[in-house]
Amino acid sequence: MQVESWIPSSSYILKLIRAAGGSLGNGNKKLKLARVSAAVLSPLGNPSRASHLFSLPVSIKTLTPESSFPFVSSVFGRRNMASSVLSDCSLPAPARLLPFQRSVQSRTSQFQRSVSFAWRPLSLSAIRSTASPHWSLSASASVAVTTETSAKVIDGKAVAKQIKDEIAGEIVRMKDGIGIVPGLAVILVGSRKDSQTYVRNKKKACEAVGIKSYEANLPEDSTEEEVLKHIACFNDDPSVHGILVQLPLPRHMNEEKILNAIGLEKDVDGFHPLNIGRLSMQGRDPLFVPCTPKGCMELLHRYGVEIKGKRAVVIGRSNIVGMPAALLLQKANATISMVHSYTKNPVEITRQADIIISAAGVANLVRGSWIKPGAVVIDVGINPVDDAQSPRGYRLVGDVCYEEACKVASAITPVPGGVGPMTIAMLLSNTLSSAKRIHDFKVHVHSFS
Ligand SMILES: Nc1nc2c(c(=O)[nH]1)N[C@@H](CN(C=O)c1ccc(C(=O)N[C@@H](CCC(=O)O)C(=O)O)cc1)CN2
Repeated sequence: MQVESWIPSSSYILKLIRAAGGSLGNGNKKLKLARVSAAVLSPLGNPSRASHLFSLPVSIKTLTPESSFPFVSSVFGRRNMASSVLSDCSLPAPARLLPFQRSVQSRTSQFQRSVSFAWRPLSLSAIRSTASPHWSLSASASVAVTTETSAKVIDGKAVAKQIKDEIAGEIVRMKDGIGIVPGLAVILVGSRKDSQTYVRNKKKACEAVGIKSYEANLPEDSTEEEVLKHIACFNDDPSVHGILVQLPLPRHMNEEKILNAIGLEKDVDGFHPLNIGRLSMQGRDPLFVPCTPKGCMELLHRYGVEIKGKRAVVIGRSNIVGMPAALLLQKANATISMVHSYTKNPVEITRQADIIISAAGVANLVRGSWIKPGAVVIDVGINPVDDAQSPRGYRLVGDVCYEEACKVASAITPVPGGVGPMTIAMLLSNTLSSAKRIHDFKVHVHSFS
């Protein structure tokens, strides 16, 4: 979701807060924020598919007018303010209402820039709910209330591991067959901690499957020309089959110019406009599909989720995730809606979806009430929230309020351990396909996408 510069109207703020289950008093009146999700269960089958959601104000926490501001900011995902009070819905309500620490906000800012653009193979039957509904009758609303988790967890870490094992086998076959080892070059500009971690993890993953990795680490104040020079070198190097520039780049650089310089045949991130253009056209295929959306699709396929004819909503329209994810879903014959910062009724639109891919970069933006019972939820967000009990002082949560979504969705990716590991697995897959294409080596196993 391109949310940085979006300033919502007050009526819209109220609408979203209500949708999220809260109520906002006027002036000095109390701000009441609380919700409980109660599912009406059908005795006929899967509770998640048969339920309707209600939001009931059950507990009340008093907030001062000042303390209400961070909540509003978090809902609307202003950069640097993504994780704040109430954004961490996996904690009990009182803990969520604690003010967010400044130190974490600065860390959030760093993560947000990269993640706001920025899923064990199973049969369809395995996705079905395994939870048995617990019935209890609410006297006032005559509804059965459950607190049971019913969604199947889509295990991206396990799927990524399986894919990496398959890739490792292919690389051995290729090396034995034609003496070629795939090579991946990664260019990192600057010293962002998160980008350094991702690049280190990519290098480790390459080593684990037998891909040779090349690295160029350039200082923050490098010129565009220096980056372009490194790209040109890697373009000309026959031992390099894939090139990527870790994003985001420092602000003074022209991202478009730099990404366009990567040879089309080595564009393993799939960000070159020609690759994206082909993705958007009927009957054409790109040489490479961007790794995160490709990972989302791979999870849907491996978990047997039917896409054809389904309604899908993509939240966020970044070049790296949202936009290519929508194009991929469309190619798979889903009917797509995109929800973004100018969307007038995001909750209603999202609630119609059979499949939700959220890549907004806003912690816990998507509440249980946004989700149609039985929908499949793919959460791409990686948002840090304060956690004194974690050794890092923070932990990662998705765009989706997991504890609420679990009770409504039929399947959901966790954060961490969902889409994130798939991003790297798909990068390895793209690098292997690139080497195979360049050396005309026959495809042997499933080629992931
Ligand atoms: N050139 C690119 N830049 C960026 C991309 C990209 O695909 N190409 N994507 C992101 C960052 N990214 C890879 O680069 C990435 C992000 C997250 C993960 C991941 O495995 N996350 C874990 C949690 C990690 C943690 O604990 O810190 C998870 O979700 O389980 C992998 C890769 C932006 N830049």
